[in-house]
Amino acid sequence: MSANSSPINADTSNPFDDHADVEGVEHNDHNAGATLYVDRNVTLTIGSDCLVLLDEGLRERREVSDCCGILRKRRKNTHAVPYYNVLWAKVQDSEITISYAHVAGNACRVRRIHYVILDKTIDTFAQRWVQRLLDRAYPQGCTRRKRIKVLINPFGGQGRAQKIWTRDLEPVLAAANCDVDAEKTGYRGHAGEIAEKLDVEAFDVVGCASGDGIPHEVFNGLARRADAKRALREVAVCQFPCGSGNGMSLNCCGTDSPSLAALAIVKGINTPLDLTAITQGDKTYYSFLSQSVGIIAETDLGTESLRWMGSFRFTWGLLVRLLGKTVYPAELSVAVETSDKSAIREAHRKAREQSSAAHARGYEEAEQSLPPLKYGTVRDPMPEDFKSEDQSTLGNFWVGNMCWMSPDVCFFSAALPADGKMDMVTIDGNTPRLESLAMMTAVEKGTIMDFDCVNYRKVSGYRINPLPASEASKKEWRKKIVERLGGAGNEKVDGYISIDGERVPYEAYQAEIVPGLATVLCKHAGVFEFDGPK
Ligand SMILES: Nc1ncnc2c1ncn2[C@@H]1O[C@H](COP(=O)(O)OP(=O)(O)OP(=O)(O)O)[C@@H](O)[C@H]1O
Repeated sequence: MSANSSPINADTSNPFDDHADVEGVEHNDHNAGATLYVDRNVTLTIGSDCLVLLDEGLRERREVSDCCGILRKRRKNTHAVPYYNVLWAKVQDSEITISYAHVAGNACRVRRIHYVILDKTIDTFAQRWVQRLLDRAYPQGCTRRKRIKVLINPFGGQGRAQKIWTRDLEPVLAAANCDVDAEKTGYRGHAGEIAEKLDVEAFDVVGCASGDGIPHEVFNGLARRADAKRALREVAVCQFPCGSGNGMSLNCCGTDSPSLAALAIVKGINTPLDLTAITQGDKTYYSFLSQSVGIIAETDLGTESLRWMGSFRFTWGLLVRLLGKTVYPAELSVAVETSDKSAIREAHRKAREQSSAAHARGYEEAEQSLPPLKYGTVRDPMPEDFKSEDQSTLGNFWVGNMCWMSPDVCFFSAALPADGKMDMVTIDGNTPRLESLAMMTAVEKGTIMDFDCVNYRKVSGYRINPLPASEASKKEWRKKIVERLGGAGNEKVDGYISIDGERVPYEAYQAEIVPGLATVLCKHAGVFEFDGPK
C-alpha cells in the first residue's frame, strides 16, 4: 500500500488495498450505478479497488504544461485514488467534492476533486453514489468522522509537536470530517488527569500528539477511573507521532510520519490491546509498550551526558555496555506460557492469517471496574505459577507488548496486540562480544529471536528484583570505564527500570498481563505492522 512508508509489510487482506488498477473501470462500467456522469467529459467511477476519475480536460491541462511542446506525448486522462486514501466526499447544491490524501514519499497532503454536476436531475443518484463511495472508503469496523480528543505535548519532539499538529495532522483530520477537540498538556501528569476526567460518551479516540510518554499517561489515567474497564474499552488511544521513539505509531499505523499516521488513524480499526499491570511498592502502573531492567533502561534513561549525540546516544550507550560485558543480576520468577521459539513463530503466523476476522467485541454494562489481578501484587507471597530462575549474569531483560520500540528497533517480532501474553527476552551478560554486535544489527530487521543465545518466551506474569549495582559488578574498574564512556551523569544511582520509557524506582516489581484491556486503532485489525518472525 502506498501509504506505508516504513519497511513494514502490508497485509493483502486489507479491504482498502490499492492496486491502482485503472483496468477496474472497464469491469465496473458494467456495474450499474458505479459511474457518476459529472458532465459530458467527466466521469467518476467506483472501481474494483479505487476511485477512478476520467476527465478529458486532465489530458489537455497536463499537455499544456509540457516543455514548449517539444516533449509532448500522450498524457493520461484518468486519475485513480485508492479507497484507503479517500478522506471524505459530499454533494451539495449540485457540486461534488472529494477529499483525499495524496501520498508523496514519506508524507501525504490533502487534495480535493471538485466538479459541478451539470445534470440537476441526478441529485438523488449522486447522493447515493457518494454514500457508496464512503462505504468503500470506510469499510466495516472503521468508524467515520471519529470524535477525537487530541492532547498536544508542547515539549514533545523537542518542542515541535504543536507545529507538526498544525502542519501535518490537523489538515488530514479536518478533511476527513473528524470532530476534533485539541488541548495542550500543561505539565507532567496532565494528560493522565484529562483522561481520568474525560467524558467517554463524547469521544471515540484520545489522540496523543507526542512521544510514547503521553499514551502511557492516558492509559494510566483511564485505568484510574471508577469505570476504567468501560473507558479503556470504549475509547481508543492512538499516537500522532511527534517524539523520537514513536513506538505506538510504528506498531499500530506502520509509520512514524505524522501525516501518514493521521491517515492511518482516520482509517484505523478498533483493536483490543493487552496491557501489563505492574505493582511496585504500593503503586500500580499499566504498561502498553515495554518494561526493561538494566542495559536498555540505563541506555535510555542513564545517558543524559550524551544528549549532544542525538539519537546516536542509544547506539553508543548500548555498544559501550555490551563491549564492557555489563551484567545486571536480578532475582527473576516467571510464569512461562511458551519457551519454544518454533511454537511462538507458528502461533504468530496463524494469528496473522486470521487477523482480518472481525475484532469487534461486546461490552457488558455490568463490567465497570478493572478485574482483580490474577497473581496479586509484589507484596503478596510468590504466586505458585512463578518459577524462579538463576539470573546472576543477566545482561538484557526486556519485556514487550508491541514489536517496534523505535524506528530501527524491532525487538519483539512475535508480539501481537491481544494474545494475552507478554514477550520476554533475556540475554546473558557474558555473551561473546562479536555475537552481541551481530545482534545489534539484527534488531533493526526484527530477527534477534534467531540467535541461540536469545531466550525469547511468551509469559503471563513475572516478578523481578534487581540487585544493587555495587553487588552486581565484581570488576569495579571495568564498571567505571563503562559508566564514563557510556554517558552516566554525576548522579549516584543504583540502576534503572523503565516502564514505557518512564523511569520508576529501582526496586522489585511484579507484572501480569491483562488480556485485551485497552483499545487502540490499528491499520490492520488484530496485528501490528510487522510481518513477524521468519
Ligand atoms: N507541559 C508540559 N511540561 C512538562 N512536561 C510535560 C508537559 N506535557 C507533557 N509533559 C511530560 O513530557 C513527558 C514526555 O512526553 P512525550 O513522550 O510525549 O515526549 P518526548 O519526550 O518528546 O518523546 P520521546 O521520549 O519519544 O522523545 C511525559 O512524561 C509528559 O508527562
